[in-house]
Amino acid sequence: MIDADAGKSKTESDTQLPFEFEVSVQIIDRPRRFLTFESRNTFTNALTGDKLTRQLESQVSNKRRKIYHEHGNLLNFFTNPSEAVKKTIKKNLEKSKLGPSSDKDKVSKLADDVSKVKISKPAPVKKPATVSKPKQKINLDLELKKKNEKPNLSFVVIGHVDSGKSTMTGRLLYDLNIVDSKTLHKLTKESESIGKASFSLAWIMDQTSEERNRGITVDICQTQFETKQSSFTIIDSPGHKDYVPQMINGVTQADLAIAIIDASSFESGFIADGQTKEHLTIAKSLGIEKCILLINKMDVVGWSKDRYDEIKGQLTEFLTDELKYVKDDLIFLPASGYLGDNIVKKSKNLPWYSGSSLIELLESENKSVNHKIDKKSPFVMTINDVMESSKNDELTVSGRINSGLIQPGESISISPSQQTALIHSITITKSNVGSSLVKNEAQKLAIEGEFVELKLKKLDNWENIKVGDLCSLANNPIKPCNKFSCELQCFELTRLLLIGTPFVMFRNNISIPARLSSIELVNGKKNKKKHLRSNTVSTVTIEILERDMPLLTFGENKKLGRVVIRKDGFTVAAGKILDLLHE
Ligand SMILES: Nc1nc2c(ncn2[C@@H]2O[C@H](COP(=O)(O)OP(=O)(O)OP(=O)(O)O)[C@@H](O)[C@H]2O)c(=O)[nH]1
Repeated sequence: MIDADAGKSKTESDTQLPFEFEVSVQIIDRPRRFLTFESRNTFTNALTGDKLTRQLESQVSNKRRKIYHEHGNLLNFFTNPSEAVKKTIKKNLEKSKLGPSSDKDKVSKLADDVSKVKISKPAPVKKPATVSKPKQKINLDLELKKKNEKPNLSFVVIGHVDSGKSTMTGRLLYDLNIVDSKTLHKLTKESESIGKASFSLAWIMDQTSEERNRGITVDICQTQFETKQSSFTIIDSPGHKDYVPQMINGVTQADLAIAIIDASSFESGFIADGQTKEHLTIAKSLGIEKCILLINKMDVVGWSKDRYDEIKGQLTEFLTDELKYVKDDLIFLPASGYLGDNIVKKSKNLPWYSGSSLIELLESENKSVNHKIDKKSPFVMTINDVMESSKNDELTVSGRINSGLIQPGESISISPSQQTALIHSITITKSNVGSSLVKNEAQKLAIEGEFVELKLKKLDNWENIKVGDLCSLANNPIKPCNKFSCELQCFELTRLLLIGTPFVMFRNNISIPARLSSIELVNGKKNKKKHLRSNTVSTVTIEILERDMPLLTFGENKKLGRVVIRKDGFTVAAGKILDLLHE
């Protein structure tokens, strides 16, 4: 069963690591979540003579991802190393073409080590004996009222490549005086010097040299800003089709989407493989109910009302008929991000448009957010970033609070590693875009919708904490699992979606290999077929392939209970998690 000759199929581009043969790579890393760092280190050391470094670990891990689906059954061998399995491993390793005798010694030592490796199964979820109370007693109603005086609206900017997302965002921040003219002047000079003068506004958001040289956004850029009445988080996402996963991550953190549509080349973004349709489909599938459709580059089409009406008509038909958006939740706005028409200032070039400017629309949406916190809804936060720490039991994590509220002094559980930690402090970072000025404001209370940093203490080991993990109150731990039933909506498919075929599943900011393990109902009827077709709604069971994941059902959380499925670089389906199937 173990393919000892797997190494023969290597291609030249698939560089062989100095110590590597493919069987062993999987043995080391396949059940990574369940091995202590120490065990992984002992094992790598036995194999390579090297200490396990982050670089080595990530090399191994990348390889594993590529070849995992061919050898997934090795997990069973490794997690249950019975005598028979140990013998099989030893036999196959010896058979493998490792060459000279010194390698044979290594093989034999390695096989012995397999039996010694400790496998730490995920700890059973147990309620901690004591749950610590908040450090400070606060008047909750008063604090919530204060928070709601300036509620935070998070919006994501989406759309086809080069439609003008970063330029519009830069213009918005510049016209609100959040970016000063000195910064813009510097960016203009820098962009002129490499012959990309028209990108100076976009560079306010596109800050990496890769983004500036290529003239495209490659990852989300998030920043918080305030006006007199409102507080906003703006997330600029990439439009290029190679970066849809990053765009999905941006959408999962937003309350509202602004889709930027290029009036001068609307059709190229709207046809089959353009990103306008795909982005809007993803936004709706991930629970974005309200959308501003900003028809951009109106200066290029001579501020034409006919062109605007034509685009508005086609988009409305697609959004209401195919994506089932409610017409009143779609707001259309003609604008020029480059010249600033209808962004902050009302346009004189568009006399036929009597509606609001973008900032007016955002302020009015912000008021309607007015987070009505259900004080009893459970605290859940997705980890967006982990700031490494020099102390093993301390760590700062950042993320958006998905539901509920939290105070310093409370203890939390982090899933899937099931560790508990004490919240030492909570801060909100407000950065001044384009400058290095960063304000960290300490919070007595943090609530649903806020982007916060939690300084954690009393952790067992921060090594096991990863982006995408879920935090909850310590007395309400989230049990990880690898199977769930799901209501799945398939989009236009170029090939049938077969039971067993792997795909990539996105949940919030995590992407992970998964597959359909059974199909129960298709369009409401019992089903015996082994595949799904385009435009069907089905009830299916999905199995996650790499590890157990912390999941919540759609009933528990309307955002975290959703998944998007992509295959061969296309978004093929989206679903709602109905039930978790714990084994
Ligand atoms: N004439 C005109 N040009 C614009 C307008 N908005 C953006 N552009 C130009 O369009 C080009 C692309 O703009 P970006 O803001 O980088 O586009 P983007 O959508 O952020 O690009 P990606 O993030 O890579 O998808 C730049 O040359 C901009 O100057 C506009 O309103 N009018």
